[in-house]
Amino acid sequence: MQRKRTKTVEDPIFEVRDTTVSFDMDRGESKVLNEVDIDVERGEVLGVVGESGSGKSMFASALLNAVVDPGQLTGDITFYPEPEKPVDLLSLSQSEIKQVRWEEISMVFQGAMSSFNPTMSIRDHFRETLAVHDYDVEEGMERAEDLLSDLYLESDQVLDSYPHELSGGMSQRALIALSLVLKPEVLVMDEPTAALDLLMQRSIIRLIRQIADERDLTIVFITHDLPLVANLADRIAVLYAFEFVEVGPAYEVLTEAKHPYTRALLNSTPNLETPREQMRPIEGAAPDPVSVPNGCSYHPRCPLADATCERDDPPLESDTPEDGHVAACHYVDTVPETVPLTLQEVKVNE
Ligand SMILES: Nc1ncnc2c1ncn2[C@@H]1O[C@H](COP(=O)(O)OP(=O)(O)OP(=O)(O)O)[C@@H](O)[C@H]1O
Repeated sequence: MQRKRTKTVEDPIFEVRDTTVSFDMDRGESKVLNEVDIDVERGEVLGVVGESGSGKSMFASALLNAVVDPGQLTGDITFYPEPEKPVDLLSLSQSEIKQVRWEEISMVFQGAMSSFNPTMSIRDHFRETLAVHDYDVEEGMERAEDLLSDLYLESDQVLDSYPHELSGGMSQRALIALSLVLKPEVLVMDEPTAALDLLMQRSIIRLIRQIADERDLTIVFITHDLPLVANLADRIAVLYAFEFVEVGPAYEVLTEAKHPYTRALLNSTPNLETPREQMRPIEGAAPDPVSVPNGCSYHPRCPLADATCERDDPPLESDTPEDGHVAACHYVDTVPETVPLTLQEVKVNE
């Protein structure tokens, strides 16, 4: 399939509106996802990037209506398994949501080992998943073998193994195959390669891209590793302090970032091939969810901040919305001069 490279979202598979995740803490209300709005285009790979603790995992859980107790998920999340067939994700019953998860929206989290049952072979994991969802097991196992081969695994050998017999890279690929065996529309991946070495991460990223292209999948790929998504994502959404501060086509975000935070993130890596370990941290600390600064939440770390930024929270918008590149900053026009990009080279697929 030819991948969609639309700049704006024309055929959304998710419409996320005014969506908040909050926890009642002794210290006060903690909003760990704060009234976010975003659309996900059918068939795209959306990279969601942000520092540790910025709310990335909360966003992933929200898309699956799987926020853990006592977290409160509010707002509207509409899922379109097919165009013009909206499903209101937050009003589904427990049994309805269980069916949507895995069958329509599947997920892969960091650390495959904790997702597998150590006493069951990989084959039994596939068989059980197919049987629980009333799929034809024999037909499904053929698909499992294809998926494993597509991920460059010896399917028979892997299926006969127990989780502890596989290396980190093999088990993470086996988990990706398992997450796709029910032919979901969407795959939500939360730091799926974080525990692996750089070479294995890059090779898995290439495989994910290939599988997304071949199988017409929508992928929401969540990471704190901006260089990692550069070659994977069609669009990039940047989270800062539990809100999206910039969203746009990947190439534009990487080469003409509009938000000072995105530019600081880009400047923290000499080039997009740099291992994360060599990245320089951005000065200042990410906000605590109980005491997010007033106005623009980035203002305490921002070289452009003035009284307006301390007072008013800028909307996520653009003067040219047809470009599909929006940022939440009062001073988008002056950002390029004030925070020049130091990246030497951007090698991404335009
Ligand atoms: N059960 C909980 N109760 C209260 N706060 C929580 C709970 N789980 C997470 N948080 C807080 O929610 C905020 C966002 O967490 P989240 O896991 O989404 O961040 P993240 O961007 O995925 O970070 P990381 O990359 O470190 O996983 C953090 O401040 C975290 O401390």
